[in-house]
Amino acid sequence: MALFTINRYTGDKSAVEDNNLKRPSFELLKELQTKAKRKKWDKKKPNKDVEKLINNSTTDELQKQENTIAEEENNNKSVDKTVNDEVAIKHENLVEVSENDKTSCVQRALSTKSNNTDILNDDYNPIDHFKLAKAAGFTILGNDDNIAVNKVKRHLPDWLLHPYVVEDVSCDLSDESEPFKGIDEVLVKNLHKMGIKRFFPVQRCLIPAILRDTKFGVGISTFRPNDICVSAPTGSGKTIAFALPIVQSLFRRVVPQTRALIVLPTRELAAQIHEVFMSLCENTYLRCVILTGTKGSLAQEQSLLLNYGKTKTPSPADIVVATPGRLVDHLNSTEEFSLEHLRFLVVDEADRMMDQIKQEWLNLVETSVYKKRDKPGSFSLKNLSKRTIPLQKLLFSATLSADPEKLEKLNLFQPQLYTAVTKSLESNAENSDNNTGQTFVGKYTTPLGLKEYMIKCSAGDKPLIILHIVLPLKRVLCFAGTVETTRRLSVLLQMYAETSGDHKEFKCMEFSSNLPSARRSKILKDFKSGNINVLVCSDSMARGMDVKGVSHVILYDAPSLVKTYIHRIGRTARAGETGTAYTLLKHEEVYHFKNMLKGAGKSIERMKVQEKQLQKLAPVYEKVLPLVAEKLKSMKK
Ligand SMILES: Nc1ncnc2c1ncn2[C@@H]1O[C@H](COP(=O)(O)OP(=O)(O)OP(=O)(O)O)[C@@H](O)[C@H]1O
Repeated sequence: MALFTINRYTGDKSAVEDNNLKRPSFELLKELQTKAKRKKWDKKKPNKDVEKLINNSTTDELQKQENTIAEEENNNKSVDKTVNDEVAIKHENLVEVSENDKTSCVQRALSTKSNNTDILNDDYNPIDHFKLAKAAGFTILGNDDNIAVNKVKRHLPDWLLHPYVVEDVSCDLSDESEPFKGIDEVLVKNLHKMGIKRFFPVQRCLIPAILRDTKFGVGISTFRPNDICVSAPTGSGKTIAFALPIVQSLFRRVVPQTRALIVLPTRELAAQIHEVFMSLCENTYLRCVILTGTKGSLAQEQSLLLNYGKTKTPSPADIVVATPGRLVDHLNSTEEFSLEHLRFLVVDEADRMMDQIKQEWLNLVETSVYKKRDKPGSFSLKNLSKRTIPLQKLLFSATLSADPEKLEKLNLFQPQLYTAVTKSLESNAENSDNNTGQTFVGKYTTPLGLKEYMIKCSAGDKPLIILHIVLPLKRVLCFAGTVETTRRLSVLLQMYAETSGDHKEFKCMEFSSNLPSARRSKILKDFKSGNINVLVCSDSMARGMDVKGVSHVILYDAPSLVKTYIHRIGRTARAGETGTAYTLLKHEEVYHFKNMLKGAGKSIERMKVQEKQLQKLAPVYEKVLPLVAEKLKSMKK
């Protein structure tokens, strides 16, 4: 199947070519004469120095200067004559030789031109050469400015263009049908404990689809299930959509083997997903282990992974949650860690993980999976009848990549795309961007309860605007563009609150790669428990992090990619809640930002902050600035 259209060079336009052949010499003559005239005119044009001279000179002096100019003009005339002669010679050369010997014509024309560069005082111009050669009847490959090049349209694979559409992303819980059909009682109890009474639309659609493929167990089978890709908005419940069917299908296993592997881009995200699995696996025999390097050394993780227990025989973890780096460490150095029974490979935040594929973690996983079991061949009758444990890949993201080249690297088998869109047909159309064929329907759908605003301001006003918005709020995430800005802004907010005296309870912290991971975990815990009001973070918090009750997200620096924007603002308005996102834009950033959102079928309202509201904050702000500088200096030491 062809993925891309290739625009080939389709030859010269013959009609145009014929006309060009009939009138080369006249055109050329006219062109050269025009050039010569322009040169003459340029020389005659009075420049500023001449004007100055005229203004400051006496009549005698002027007379002298007039004489000089007249003399110069005479000289120019002789130059003009030479130019005209040269033009005439060129013309004659072309007319005469075009009938006899085209090659020498071009050569002569070119050499005449190069010989006359002094007279014409002209730089080498490849377009002139191009025209000369073309006029003489030669076909020139490339560089033809007359041929309009068709824009190459990207053609998506059929499965991306025709997804299973999960209509309504409102996290609607009003479905009256039996809420947890097909789910074991123990797991239903666990769901209730987690505060889940009914499924969200994405879960209603995906859980049965994944469970259908495990109807006959998770062992050896002749049936190879389709790989599944899911693109659904932030906070729509994707974690339960893959975690629950995995736990349900492994629930009645007898022999413990590693059958599910979940790979995530960051430690914090892995810890969050591990927590969900732990809650779901309560009161079951299933064991879930996290490999990120935060829970101890490699040796400690190894003993957890292969729990030797009383029998002294290794009992591998059923579910492994890992970051790619640590996973590779274990695949290389933990001898007994084997993935040969792996049934589910979940890649969460799949578009981000695709960028990490170059780290070769996927190759290593597949090598371990197919060490002893047969690798599935191409889609043929012979291969279909082979009995083996099928490996099913499940990809999840709020902005799944539509790049066929990147998707190709994941070696997906007959993939199916599930994508969630809003009920409103209008926004479906806007979001699809199908006109350009660049993406699939619903790729950039955002939660229904999310309000987005942009605030246009100068760079100097940004800190004051943040202070104005943030100080009265209870739980806010503020995203800064760099780690340095994260630190500066968090120190400023905290010091302002302390100095002003009006916000004694206010607590602000930074959350970035500046801090060691244990410290980050503690800060995140405090933020979740409400001890911290504002977390100023870098992009490590942007993806997947789920903190309940975040009412506002502020983007202090404009994001350069629409994906970054979608993930950042998606930290609020989760699980059907409402939320507000503000993006601060410098005047020069507005155009690019609007364009970026337009490309994703979005447009957002502008919000104005009154000048007088900022002025109120200014006196304390000015007082605080030197203190902030001092504090930052001391922190560097
Ligand atoms: N059926 C449900 N009922 C109530 N709450 C739910 C349900 N499903 C999920 N949630 C809650 O919704 C929140 C968001 O879920 P989750 O983190 O899975 O979203 P997500 O789609 O993975 O978002 P992101 O794209 O940002 O990673 C979580 O706090 C989760 O506990």
